[in-house]
Amino acid sequence: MAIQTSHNKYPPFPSDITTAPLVSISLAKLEAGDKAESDAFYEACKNLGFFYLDMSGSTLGERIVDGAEKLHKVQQEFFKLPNELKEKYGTNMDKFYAYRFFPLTIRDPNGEPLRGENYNMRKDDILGNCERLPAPQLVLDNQELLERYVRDCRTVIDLMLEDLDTHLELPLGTLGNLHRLTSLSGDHARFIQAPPAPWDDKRIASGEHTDFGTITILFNWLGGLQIRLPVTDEWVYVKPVPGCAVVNLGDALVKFTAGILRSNIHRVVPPPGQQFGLARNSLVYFSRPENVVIMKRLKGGLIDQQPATEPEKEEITSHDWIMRRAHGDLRGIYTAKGFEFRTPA
Ligand SMILES: O=C(O)CCC(=O)C(=O)O
Ligand SMILES: [Fe+2]
Repeated sequence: MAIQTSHNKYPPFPSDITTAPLVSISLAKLEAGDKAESDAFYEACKNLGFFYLDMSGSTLGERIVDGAEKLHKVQQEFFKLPNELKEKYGTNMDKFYAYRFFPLTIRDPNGEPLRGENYNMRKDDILGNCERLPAPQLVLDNQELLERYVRDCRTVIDLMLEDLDTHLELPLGTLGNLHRLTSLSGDHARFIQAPPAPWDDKRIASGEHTDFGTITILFNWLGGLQIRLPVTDEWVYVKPVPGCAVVNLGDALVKFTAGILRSNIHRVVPPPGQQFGLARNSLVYFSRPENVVIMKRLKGGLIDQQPATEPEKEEITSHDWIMRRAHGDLRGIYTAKGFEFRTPA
């Protein structure tokens, strides 16, 4: 099956801007146990913490791309729903797994402030691991699609975690056992929509972040995602590549491995070139350690060879860590030096 995507419905990503040097890792080769591909994957996890995952030639991967295309249509429908309806599923319902929006200073033709919006759907709601938070009919109508997508993303993530166990010389299942599908966790799928808006330095700077979970699987149709290069600190665009997901590692993996793996800082700016002025959607799947996991350096394998790290001042569970990071109460980014505190922007 050739992968059909909708990227060609949008103006092209410019050819004359600096793009991030992401390597492309083939899911089909990882599935087949290809040693060179697995080594390239591990290098990417250590060096940049961002790479393309090429889904072509893998039944699982092609189903994920197909699911992402279908969910892209669903998210576009979702964001067209009246604001009052979306807000019913907002932060009054749950502070985090909810519809959230950020009003901008610019207004639509009716004088309403434009909003950056996202909608966060817990894995455990989608898989029936807990009592489901209320959700709009549109989302309930797409339950089968969402469930397939979550299960498929998690299969890919589990494969990558197992590969990391091997490279880190940890007993097989070490990372997987902290991320069991049926255990409650902060995993969630996110729809994102950024309205057409001018470049705004302050807003962009306040959105610089590292992901705080384990592994993120991202689909983009327009440019706008940028990563900051580790050596030069230059911000460069990540070009959306049809048939590939952008995969990045989060801070949990940096913490578990005492800094062997990298969680790179990134941000979102308006789409570049001819894509400027269009609303921009992203589809994200965030994986996170199970809620009860204590966020600390793991023991064993190559991790034991890492320099000593300061003992934790307090034991914090994955659940508390996510809530504190999500609400800006644990501001900081992970770098090779560990957690660097940042004053709020
Ligand atoms: O919209 C994007 O391309 C990236 C979104 C992102 O980094 C996030 O939601 O954590
Ligand atoms: Fe992110």
